[in-house]
Amino acid sequence: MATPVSIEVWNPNGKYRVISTKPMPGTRWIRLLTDQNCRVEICTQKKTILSVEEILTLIGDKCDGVIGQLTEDWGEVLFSALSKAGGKAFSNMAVGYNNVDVNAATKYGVAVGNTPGVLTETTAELAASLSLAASRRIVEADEFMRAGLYDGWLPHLFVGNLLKGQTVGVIGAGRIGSAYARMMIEGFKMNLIYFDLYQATRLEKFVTAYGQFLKSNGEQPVTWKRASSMQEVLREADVISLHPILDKTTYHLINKDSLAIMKKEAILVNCSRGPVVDEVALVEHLKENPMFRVGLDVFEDEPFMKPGLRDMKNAVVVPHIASASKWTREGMATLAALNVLGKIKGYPIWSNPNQVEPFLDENSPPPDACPSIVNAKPLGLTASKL
Ligand SMILES: NC(=O)c1ccc[n+]([C@@H]2O[C@H](COP(=O)([O-])OP(=O)(O)OC[C@H]3O[C@@H](n4cnc5c(N)ncnc54)[C@H](O)[C@@H]3O)[C@@H](O)[C@H]2O)c1
Ligand SMILES: O=C(O)[C@H](O)CO
Repeated sequence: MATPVSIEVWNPNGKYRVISTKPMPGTRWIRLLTDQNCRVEICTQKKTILSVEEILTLIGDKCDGVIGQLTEDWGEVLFSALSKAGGKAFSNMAVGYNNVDVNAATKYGVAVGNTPGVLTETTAELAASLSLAASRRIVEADEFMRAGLYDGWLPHLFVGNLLKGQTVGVIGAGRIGSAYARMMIEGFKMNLIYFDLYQATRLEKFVTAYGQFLKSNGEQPVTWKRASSMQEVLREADVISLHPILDKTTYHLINKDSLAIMKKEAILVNCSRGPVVDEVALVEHLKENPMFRVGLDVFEDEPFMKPGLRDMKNAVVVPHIASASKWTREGMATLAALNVLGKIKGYPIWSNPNQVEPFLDENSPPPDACPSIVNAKPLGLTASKL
């Protein structure tokens, strides 16, 4: 028997049945759907991660589209059920979609949406926060104060690393990696070394121009270098932030061997996906190298941490909150809803998923387009001319 799942219904007489597997921030996304004749059903089950069985119950016999979360396992079973129920679209409320079997979705003719762009700066800001928290030992110092251990200023108390003039390394210099790099370079005058499969031309131009500006003001210019391997970044950088997608090529990119070539006092930040780092190897490395520090937003087996990590003073850990600003989360909900709505309505695909601002303007109706569909090509969906 199917497990019952609690739901909240908006616009019960709407023609198209759209499900959201979680309540999402803001109300604009609900309004956009109900204004276009959708009946919106929001799962209100008090359980953080829904199982495939629970989502199957939500989909039922008739469902036109689903907005889902990165914690869910969207594979063959769910896409087959969604397609049988007449569904045309699924959107993750996330830019990353490693939880989605896109080939299975394509096989069943289901479009897969994601939410790029709206979370770029927010996520980069958290990576920058973790870089600072780790380099200046902020969490350790906070715990020390709260424990009543502060007896007065001391020359050696919580000495950390100065970022100015050091080298920031970025692995995966896409939207978020590039935004993070700019923050660290402009904010702290760090030099850049990056590794990506593609050249980050705009980022390089930014660093060159900023370097010239500093020089013309009599300051030490910042520099950039595109590394020919990830190892080069690991060897040379003082702070390394990981921003690639998670796929076969990036699984355990950081492992025992790659940790061994990093500087003993380096800082490693991960705001991409947990499995990019071999967390067991990381815990060992943290134990053996007390001056090596990490800032982690994501974990290999969320919501769990590998044994030993929670006891490491040289680790700052937060629960996958990199995109958690109100504006961003409301925007993510909007983009996810518009991906689903756009496909139901047969709208074309927005031509530039890096420029989604027109969809986010509260004061005007969004364009008649799907903001970002990752399997548009194999599904033969056309791009908008807007
Ligand atoms: N922690 C969070 O809450 C949070 C928030 C947003 C995004 N993310 C993660 O960040 C990822 C990146 O997001 P984005 O918007 O910057 O995506 P993006 O596609 O703009 O950037 C990813 C970059 O990784 C590069 N890359 C791919 N494989 C690589 C490899 N083997 N080695 C080096 N570089 C490689 C790509 O060329 C690309 O430039 C998402 O896929 C998601 O998993 C996490
Ligand atoms: O991929 C994403 O978007 C994040 O992990 C959540 O914002």
